[in-house]
Amino acid sequence: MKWSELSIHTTQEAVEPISHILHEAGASGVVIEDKADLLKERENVYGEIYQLDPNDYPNEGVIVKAYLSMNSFLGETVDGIKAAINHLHVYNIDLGKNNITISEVNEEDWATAWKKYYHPVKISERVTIVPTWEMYEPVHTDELIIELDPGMAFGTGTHPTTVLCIQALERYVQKNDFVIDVGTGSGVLSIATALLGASSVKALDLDPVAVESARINCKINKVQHVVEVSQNNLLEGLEGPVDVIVANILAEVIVRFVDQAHELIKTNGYFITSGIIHTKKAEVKDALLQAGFEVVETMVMEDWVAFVARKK
Ligand SMILES: C[S@@+](CC[C@H](N)C(=O)[O-])C[C@H]1O[C@@H](n2cnc3c(N)ncnc32)[C@H](O)[C@@H]1O
Repeated sequence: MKWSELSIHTTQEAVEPISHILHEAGASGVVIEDKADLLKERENVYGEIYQLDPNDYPNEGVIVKAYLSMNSFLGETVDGIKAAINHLHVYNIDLGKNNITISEVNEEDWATAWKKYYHPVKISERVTIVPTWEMYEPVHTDELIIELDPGMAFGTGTHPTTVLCIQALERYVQKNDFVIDVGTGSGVLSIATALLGASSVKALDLDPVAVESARINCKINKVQHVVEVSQNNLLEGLEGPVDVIVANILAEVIVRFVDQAHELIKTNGYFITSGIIHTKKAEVKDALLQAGFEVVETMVMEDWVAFVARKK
């Protein structure tokens, strides 16, 4: 089968919103080629050095690649993606070169293309993420290993927005908590939550590809009895009381359901929000405060911000 590869040369800060646009447009598999990430990843891996091929990454900026099936709507889809990316200017997001190229590829070439960028990585005090196709021996006795094959869903676990969530979950999830993960993607945050001792986790995503991927990853990590994965729009139809809600979604989306999150969370329970580009920090913080939360922690990594908010 033939696919169209859309390649966008952009900046680190635009990766998340562009990936979101590509997913919304129905793109399968988003590959991010970023020299800085690759080098950092090598530093984080316990004692293992992987070869870097200079052809694997751009010298400056970031390349986001996505794959679209070749059908008669391709032209309109690409035009829609270009328009949505250009519209990001209104949010003051620097798009860098914003070079967009399209080429034709065979299915087998892209289905595994992203795997070469993905290796075991320690992302918090206790959690190490290991791709399912890599061998890894735990270094510490209390190390929690998440085996992951994100497939075409977002969530290799190494994106700053995900790392911030896992670091927060490690500090705030208590044994036997009931937790909701909004926008679960590959299921990585739900799996971390279950391994940290939660007794019940609801993993929700609007995208059926993510739902399927999260179910598979929960089974791989043997947490399918704790994590229930379902297709759901944000918190629609969900009932509380909940100890912790975690959501790694764009700021624009978080502000839409902050009030409902407040309703569902127990007094003294936590709302962990991530996926917030730094220019949107104040907007999300205001929404949290207005809903009745107090912000107990503000976490920053690169251009990304995460909040830990407590219900008073
Ligand atoms: C940035 S990814 C986060 C994935 C994963 N939780 C992580 O931290 O790596 C955001 C996810 O939210 C999902 N999403 C977007 N809008 C949604 C909505 N209205 N309801 C549920 N999920 C949504 C997307 O499909 C995507 O999988």
